[in-house]
Amino acid sequence: MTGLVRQLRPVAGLFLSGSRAMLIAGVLLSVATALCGIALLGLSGWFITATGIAGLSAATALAFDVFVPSAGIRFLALARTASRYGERLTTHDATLAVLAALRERLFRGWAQPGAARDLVKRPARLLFRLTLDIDALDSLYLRVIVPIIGACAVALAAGVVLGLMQPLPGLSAAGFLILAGAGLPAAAAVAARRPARRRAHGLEVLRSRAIDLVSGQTEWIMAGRLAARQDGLAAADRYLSESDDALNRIEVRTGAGFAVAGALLLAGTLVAVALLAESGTIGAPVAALGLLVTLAAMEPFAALRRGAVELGRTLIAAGRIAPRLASPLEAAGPVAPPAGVAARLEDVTVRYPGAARPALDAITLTIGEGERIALIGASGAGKSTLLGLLAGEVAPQAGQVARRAATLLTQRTELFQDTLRDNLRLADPRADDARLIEALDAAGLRDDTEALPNGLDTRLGEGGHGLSGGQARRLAFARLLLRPTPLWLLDEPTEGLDGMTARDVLARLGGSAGDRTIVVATHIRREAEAAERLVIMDRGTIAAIIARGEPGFQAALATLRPD
Ligand SMILES: Nc1ncnc2c1ncn2[C@@H]1O[C@H](COP(=O)(O)OP(=O)(O)OP(=O)(O)O)[C@@H](O)[C@H]1O
Repeated sequence: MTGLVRQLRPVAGLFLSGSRAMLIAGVLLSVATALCGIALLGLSGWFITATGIAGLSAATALAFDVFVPSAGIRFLALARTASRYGERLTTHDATLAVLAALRERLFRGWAQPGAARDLVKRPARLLFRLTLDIDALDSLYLRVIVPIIGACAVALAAGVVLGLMQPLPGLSAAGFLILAGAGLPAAAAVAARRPARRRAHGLEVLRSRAIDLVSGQTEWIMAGRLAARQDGLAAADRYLSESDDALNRIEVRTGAGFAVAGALLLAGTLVAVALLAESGTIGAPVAALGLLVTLAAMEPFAALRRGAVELGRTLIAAGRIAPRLASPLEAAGPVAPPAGVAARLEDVTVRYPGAARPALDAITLTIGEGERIALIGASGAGKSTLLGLLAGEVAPQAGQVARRAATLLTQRTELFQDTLRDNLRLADPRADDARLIEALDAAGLRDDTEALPNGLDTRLGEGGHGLSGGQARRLAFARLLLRPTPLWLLDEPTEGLDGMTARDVLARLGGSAGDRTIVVATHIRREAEAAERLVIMDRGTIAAIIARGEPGFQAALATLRPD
């Protein structure tokens, strides 16, 4: 039980802190709907019976007031429709607002240094966290909390109505309603825990295997393993069907339980009101009212059935999402360095999880504003890690990092199946076409774009399909120009380009940088030639820093790979 509370607390906290007023309004409207429902049925039963009896003689027929009860019935019918409408609107609005806030929280959590790296290793899982798991949480409020409160209110109202006739039947009916009405869903929730867990797991496996099979078809065929993969997919499907089957059985059994409990309650009430009517304590119309109120009182509990069966899945989702919600988010933005400094690292150590030695070991480095720096050193020396640190993508385990806002340009250009315009606008969503063309011009891609029949509206394929490697790199460079950050971090920006294109890109980079600070990590001489200082890295430490004009500068450049 305490585990359950711990699991639900972060998610419940988000529900309560988000739109508390709306959530409470939703619950109140649901209670009003349920109460109007039983009042409507009870009053209608009373009215029909009373009218029938009054019609037996002319005197009573004339004296009987049909207007007040029929106005009451009309009022209750309208009130029930209005409160049901309001309830649907409020509860769904509040839930969707909470889920939207939850998605944002999760995205922010995964944007923390290092957090996304773990999930990117399992992209299918990342997708499930953002879709299925979040969607599963909507049933917590809509199908569990709201119906429970509504059903309890109805049980109390039914108890009061019967209790006014005679306390014992009232107490017994309310007690039975709460015991059977809440007990059956509780039993269903306990029984559904295991199959719900199996279903959630099965769905993940099925989707991952389906994606694997489709994306790796050629490789599976060449390795002669396609049939085995198909068998694996079929096995996952069977596993999922079995758990679906088990959940359906539980839901049907619970439904049958409600039918039996409802019939028992009705039979008991029938006997009680018959005895009361017999003894003259109540009249026939009141007896009809009591009977119909009891009939209606079981219905809200039956609505809990679905939420109870889904509760297992909801709890798994809450448990998976909770750790990301519990971790504190990074303070807004990086720590700013003093004036005239673009970045300052003091005794900074970075160690990747499971690594034997740190990728950066107590590094101290100050980079002045407007400086051009090249990080050089053997593969694995820590250059990319240092750039990641300056970009805020890698978190230090020790030491202080102060830096200005930075943009990191790596060899990998993330391009999406979208128009050229929207691919560029990722860098600045407010940029107009004139500004995009200006950036393309500076990146040396304007002529190529204008030669395309659809210009900026040209759709790129997945991963930038339709552009050459050089064009994709220039597009990444155009994006860099659209981001107004004072610090540019370039990780081997021209690797893989032919000499002429590479020099053109470098010249344009230098020309457009203005007074920005540039830090480039490189093995290639042409990329380090414009640097004012060379930072030579060796196994996670800074072995030397040599400024242009100092002895050893040219010799260090000469160690780099020529074009
Ligand atoms: N995501 C990671 N997880 C674990 N270890 C990592 C990770 N990234 C880098 N490393 C390790 O950290 C050390 C520094 O790597 P880094 O990529 O910073 O070096 P580099 O100098 O940029 O190398 P290269 O020139 O080959 O790009 C290496 O030992 C590397 O194996």
